[in-house]
Amino acid sequence: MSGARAAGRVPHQACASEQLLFGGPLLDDAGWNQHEDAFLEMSLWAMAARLPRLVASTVRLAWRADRRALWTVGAAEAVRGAGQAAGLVAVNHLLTAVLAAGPLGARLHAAAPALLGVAVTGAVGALAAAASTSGTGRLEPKVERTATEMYLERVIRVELSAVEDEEFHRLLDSAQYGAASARRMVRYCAGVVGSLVSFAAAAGVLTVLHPVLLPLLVLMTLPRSWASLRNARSRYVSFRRWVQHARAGRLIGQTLIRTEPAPEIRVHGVGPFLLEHYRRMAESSEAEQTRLARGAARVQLVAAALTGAAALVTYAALGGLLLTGVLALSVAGTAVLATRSGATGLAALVLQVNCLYEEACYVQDLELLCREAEARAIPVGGLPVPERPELIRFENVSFTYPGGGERERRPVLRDVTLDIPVGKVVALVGENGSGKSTLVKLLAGLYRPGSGAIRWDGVDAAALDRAQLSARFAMVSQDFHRWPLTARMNVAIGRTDTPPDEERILAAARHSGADKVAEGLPRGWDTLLGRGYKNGHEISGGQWQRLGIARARYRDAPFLIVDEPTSALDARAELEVFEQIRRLTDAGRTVLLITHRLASVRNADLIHVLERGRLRESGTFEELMRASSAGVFRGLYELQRAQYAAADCA
Ligand SMILES: Nc1ncnc2c1ncn2[C@@H]1O[C@H](COP(=O)(O)OP(=O)(O)OP(=O)(O)O)[C@@H](O)[C@H]1O
Repeated sequence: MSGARAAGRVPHQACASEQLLFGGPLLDDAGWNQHEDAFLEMSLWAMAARLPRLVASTVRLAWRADRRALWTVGAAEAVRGAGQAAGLVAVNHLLTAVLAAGPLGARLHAAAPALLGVAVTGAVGALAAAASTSGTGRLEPKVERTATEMYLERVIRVELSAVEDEEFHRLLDSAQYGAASARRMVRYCAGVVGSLVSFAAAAGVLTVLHPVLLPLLVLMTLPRSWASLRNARSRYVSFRRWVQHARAGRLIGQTLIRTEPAPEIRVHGVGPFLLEHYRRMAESSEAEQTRLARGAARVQLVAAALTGAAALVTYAALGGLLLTGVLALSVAGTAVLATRSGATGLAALVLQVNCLYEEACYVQDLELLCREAEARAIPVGGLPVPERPELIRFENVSFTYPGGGERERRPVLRDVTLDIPVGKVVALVGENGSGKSTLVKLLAGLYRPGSGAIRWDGVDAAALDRAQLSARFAMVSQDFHRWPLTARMNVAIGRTDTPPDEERILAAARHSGADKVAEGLPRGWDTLLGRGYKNGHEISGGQWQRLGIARARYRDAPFLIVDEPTSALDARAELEVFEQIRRLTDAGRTVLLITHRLASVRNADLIHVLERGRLRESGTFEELMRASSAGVFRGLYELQRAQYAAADCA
């Protein structure tokens, strides 16, 4: 095993195609990688020792998912095992009666009750097996759903910083496998219980028949167990070594069928080239599959030879016991049957424990993720957010994004002190990366300042109720989400605490021009947006933006953050949107506007200019543009104006 183990850690040699296309094996840092060694290094005995814990964690999940189905499966497996034991006892009685001395009629008559016993236990066993299969089938999807919900409901409550944290993401990636693993664990657990019971039944009967028979049973089982374990692990090692290769192959295949690269694939004629490399990579995988199959066949042959030898020893021992008169012929017959059924049970048990352990690695990740998510959850409760605040003030706020290396960890905001008067349009301007988006995320409570405070009428936002704080904001960011839902839901998803309201959707859509977008869609507001779905329809970046603005409008929150809202809009639409934004303040709303189009902030009540994380200037457009001013804003504005003038001349 050690050679295979070492092989498990070493990635396969990249084939020529992989080298050419990806510069080597396409390494992946997915969370599930970490279990490779844990699984391979665990001996069967160590696994057996952990078995009760693994079964207990599955039972806990199943208990939560469907208690009745769990009881059904447990009871059915117990009845099945008991039926097997009773069946063997009945067979023993049957053989004793049939092989006894006396006339045939009398012997058959004496055997009749035992025969009935064999039939009844057989029928009970079949019914129990059916009940177990049905219960397991019912339980499996519920367990998967329960496990999925368990982590999803925690993940949606964690801080944004956790979602952006690489470590947390790796755990999340791993935990996603956990839900499907939990589902499979139900089947393996039922199998383990069933095999255990059936082995115990056979072992019990054999021990009663003669104590030497039990070790003989184990001897007969060992080669098959060894073979199935060895083959399972070889498959796993191969999977681990080749997973990156398979991933690269899949990537090529997917690229060929995806919509985005389709035009370039056709115009540049990339298709045949990629297909050729896909074929070559698939051929390398096929060679590995052939190698695995040959190895498995060899192991099976060795196991069959050893099992044959063990069977010879067992039957020779049985013959010896028979000849010396220690065992009656009927008992020997029962022993043969019990040995066969026990050997099958034990071999299945070994394999299932192996599978159970492998799956359990992922389920443990899921439990770990849940604990981690609880620890990083957005705090619940706090002071009520003022109903009608007058002023929000950033006081000496500094902020550094968590994670990253030492060099990347530099402050994004430095000692920023500024005011956000409520009910006004406040514009944030500055060059790329100056910290504008970060500042509004801090304002909306998505991050907390590293030092300093954001005060709502003097109250530190850190002490405010986060849920209430979020409810005050609507956001149209540069990268707002394009939901693969209908056009209607793309607006209505702005407010999910009430059912979608058609009138309000239309009003919000008129506000941003999204009504015109919907009119032009094949099924109007019911058109599914997103390529790749049946009846799905794609719209342009500017049309998406109108829907995004309508969504924020539909949310109808007192604070509206608009981060580059018009980057994809045409000139006329842009003017309209800014006019609409301006009018929002008439209803008492506060607008935080981030834009690079400096002419658009002409009407803002207050403009804050950021430069490399520091506040450089604040004032109205006129104040910042005063002839005497040689500030950053004026410099940037003059630059943009000169560009437009140059374009006009050209
Ligand atoms: N989630 C994040 N994690 C780490 N660093 C980030 C993150 N988001 C932004 N940054 C970094 O913070 C700095 C400020 O980014 P921010 O998005 O706030 O700037 P901006 O002024 O809005 O820029 P732009 O005008 O280009 O949108 C940048 O250097 C950026 O790389």
